[in-house]
Amino acid sequence: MAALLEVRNVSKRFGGVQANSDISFDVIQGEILGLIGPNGAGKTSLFNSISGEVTPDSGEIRLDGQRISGLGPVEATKRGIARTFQVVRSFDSMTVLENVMVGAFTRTRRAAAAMAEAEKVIDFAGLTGRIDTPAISLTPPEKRKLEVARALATKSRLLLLDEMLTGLTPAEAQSGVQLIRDVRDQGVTIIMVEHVMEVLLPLIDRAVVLNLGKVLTTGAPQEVVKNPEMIRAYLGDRYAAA
Ligand SMILES: Nc1ncnc2c1ncn2[C@@H]1O[C@H](COP(=O)(O)OP(=O)(O)OP(=O)(O)O)[C@@H](O)[C@H]1O
Repeated sequence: MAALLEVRNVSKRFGGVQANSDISFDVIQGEILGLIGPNGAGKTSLFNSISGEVTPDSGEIRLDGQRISGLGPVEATKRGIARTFQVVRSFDSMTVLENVMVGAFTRTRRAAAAMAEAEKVIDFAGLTGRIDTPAISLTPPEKRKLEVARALATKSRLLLLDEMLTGLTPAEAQSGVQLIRDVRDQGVTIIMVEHVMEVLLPLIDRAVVLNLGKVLTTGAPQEVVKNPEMIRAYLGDRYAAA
């Protein structure tokens, strides 16, 4: 199967911290890939390199065979990469519609076309009833959906979800899971960072596990969780031996 995204030997250092060290993996077109690892493992740093906010010190990231690393976030968006953030970033005083139109304006200059696209993805994300509500008045799960809608309005092919389900109730998380599945069914490839394993593992096709900035293991979710190094990284030596 074709790799949509190729991460090749990516390293990034911030001062004395080696956030990413020689990271390589592929993301297959149409899959949901889980990027997992304990706090500080380097997951968000890697997202930042893929979405263009950060330029790796070395290595390369390719989308459809074309180098995208180092081209910046505007170019990454143009090429079809979108993301959500661990701490939701919305324009609080703007309505849901206006927020999503910001995403749509990356593809068109025409307000009518941006509005039509925004209305479509708002409906898809299940926020139609909140279309004229200022973002600040949304509930936490609605804010997460707004971020997804705004990302989709950029007509992304690859969506990076950073802890989209963290902090939600089990029912809210299930509704988020359904939205992620629906997005994938639209043909969008997804990489997601998530700490809530019981929600993440049934959802993803494959996992890449990071620890201390390096790839610890890659594979099917039910296999990586049995990996002793993964257990050690999360829970410590005592559990790995058990
Ligand atoms: N812009 C930055 N400046 C300085 N240090 C940074 C920067 N970004 C990341 N780091 C450092 O790089 C390391 C990896 O951080 P990163 O946020 O990528 O980990 P993470 O796996 O996403 O963690 P978490 O699960 O807690 O979000 C950490 O030590 C962090 O402090």
